[in-house]
Amino acid sequence: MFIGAHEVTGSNGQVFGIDPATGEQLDPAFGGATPADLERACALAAEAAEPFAALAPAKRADFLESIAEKIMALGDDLIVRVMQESGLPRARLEGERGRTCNQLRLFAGVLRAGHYLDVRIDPALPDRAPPRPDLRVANEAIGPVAVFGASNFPLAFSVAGGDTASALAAGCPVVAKAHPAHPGTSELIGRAVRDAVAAAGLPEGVFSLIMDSGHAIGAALVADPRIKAVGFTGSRRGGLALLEIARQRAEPIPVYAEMSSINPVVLFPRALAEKAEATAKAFVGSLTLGAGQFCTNPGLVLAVEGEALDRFVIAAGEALTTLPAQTMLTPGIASAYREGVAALTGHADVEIVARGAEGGQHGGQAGLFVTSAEAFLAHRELQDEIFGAASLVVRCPDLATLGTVIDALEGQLTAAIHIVPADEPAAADLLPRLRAKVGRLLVNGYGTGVEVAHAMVHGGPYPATSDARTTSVGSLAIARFLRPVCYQDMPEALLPDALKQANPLGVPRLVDGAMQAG
Ligand SMILES: NC(=O)C1=CN([C@@H]2O[C@H](COP(=O)(O)OP(=O)(O)OC[C@H]3O[C@@H](n4cnc5c(N)ncnc54)[C@H](O)[C@@H]3O)[C@@H](O)[C@H]2O)C=CC1
Ligand SMILES: O=C(O)CCC(=O)C(=O)O
Repeated sequence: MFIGAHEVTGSNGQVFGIDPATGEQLDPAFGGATPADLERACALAAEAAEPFAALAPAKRADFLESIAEKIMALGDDLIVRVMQESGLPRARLEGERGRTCNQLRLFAGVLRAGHYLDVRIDPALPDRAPPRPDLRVANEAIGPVAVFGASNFPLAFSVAGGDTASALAAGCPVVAKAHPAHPGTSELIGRAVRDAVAAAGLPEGVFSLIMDSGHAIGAALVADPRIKAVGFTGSRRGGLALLEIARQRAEPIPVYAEMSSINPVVLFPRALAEKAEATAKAFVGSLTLGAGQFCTNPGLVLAVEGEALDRFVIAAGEALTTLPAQTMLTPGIASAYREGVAALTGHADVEIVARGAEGGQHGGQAGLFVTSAEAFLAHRELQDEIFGAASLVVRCPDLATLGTVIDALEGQLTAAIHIVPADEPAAADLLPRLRAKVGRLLVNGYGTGVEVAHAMVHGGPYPATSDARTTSVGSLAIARFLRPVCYQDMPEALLPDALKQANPLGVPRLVDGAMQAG
């Protein structure tokens, strides 16, 4: 672990990586944090909060870029360790490393551009009746953030992933809780961040990395009064547990939890008639990407029954049957997947269309299933996320019923519609209902492979996330860890630089309602 600058081997139980391809326990043992380790990490984070928040944005930008450089400098040792701990293939992990570093660089750009501060100045109007005071507002760091990384993106959603990048960009110290599935990866990345903190001459408490041999230390981290927000990606059960801890604190805090989503794909009739087979092929590609272990995985297909849907189902089934089983991330995730699929196959109203090949100790055997709209509407459990490469096709008698199925859905990260121009009137009717359920709507594609960009939203209504107003991917994610602070009639010398009259940071500002470039 890294408690600030210090390398510490915890003495509160042990955490081992496991090679999911072989089931073999990987060396070394990582020690779990004691309550004293956690206390020290939180105390250091609290000490670092004020100076780190006050650091010039351009300096924080340099720091984020330096983290990216140090991650790249870990070289192949990093990739080899992540492969061992996750079972994910090299090409995927090299891509994910690139995404992680680009994410850090994206936030560096955000800091240099300055829009994130959302500076607004309403100059005093002393002659108005009643007089208006001088009002200045800018976004400021919320304080130390706890980050719980995801098992399924050991780089891009983990120790130096999106939540850490956006929190550090906002000026918030981070206490990261390593995911127990990849402790070695976490140590390597944690070392890169710790070294970047030191190289930038920042207070050591800007970053700590702790391990937890169970759930008690993670729970205590969320309960710690010095922590002001939480970022989490994982199961609904885990996310809800952290939300409950946060709610019961003397000072409740926001928990930004990304939890579960089945990402409906709506196949409109004309598109289905024209390109059922090609759509099916692309669908199976998205469904089985990374053994289906994406929260954006297309777990639900909605369409009107008939010859065209039959062609889609047959083509998807054929594509899927030939696929080998892929190693899943952890023994627990593999067995949760098998249980989820067993519940579907045992369901009286669900038919099996096709299964991929079996294989491997923790291999995920892909599956495609079909049910009726009537059954889907009657059985709420058919909406439960099955984390892996399984999807359920819902045959609807008509578009009106398909709309009713959409209305019955829980909140989702994404929905995809597949259309040709002749479907647009029907799509226009259903879009408002679909929009109410999701954070991102996409056309003729699938939600897997989220672009890290300024206009991305990777969020959505509950239970996809705990707060539909934000995103965990893209530059808008910085807003989670900021809050607006207004200064009224504050003397120039006491104002933060972002709000000084001369605009020393050169940031864009809304002055008396008119936008001024930086
Ligand atoms: N929708 C999504 O984005 C994802 C969903 N999952 C789902 O979660 C299942 C388990 O995967 P994991 O990644 O291990 O998720 P998880 O939710 O069990 O764990 C995520 C993190 O939260 C911590 N944690 C969990 N419960 C806690 C509690 N009560 N108190 C304190 N800390 C707690 C864990 O130690 C870990 O660091 C999968 O089988 C899958 O169903 C997993 C990854 C992503
Ligand atoms: O599809 C992606 O690129 C990201 C997926 C994701 O956020 C997740 O699986 O947790």
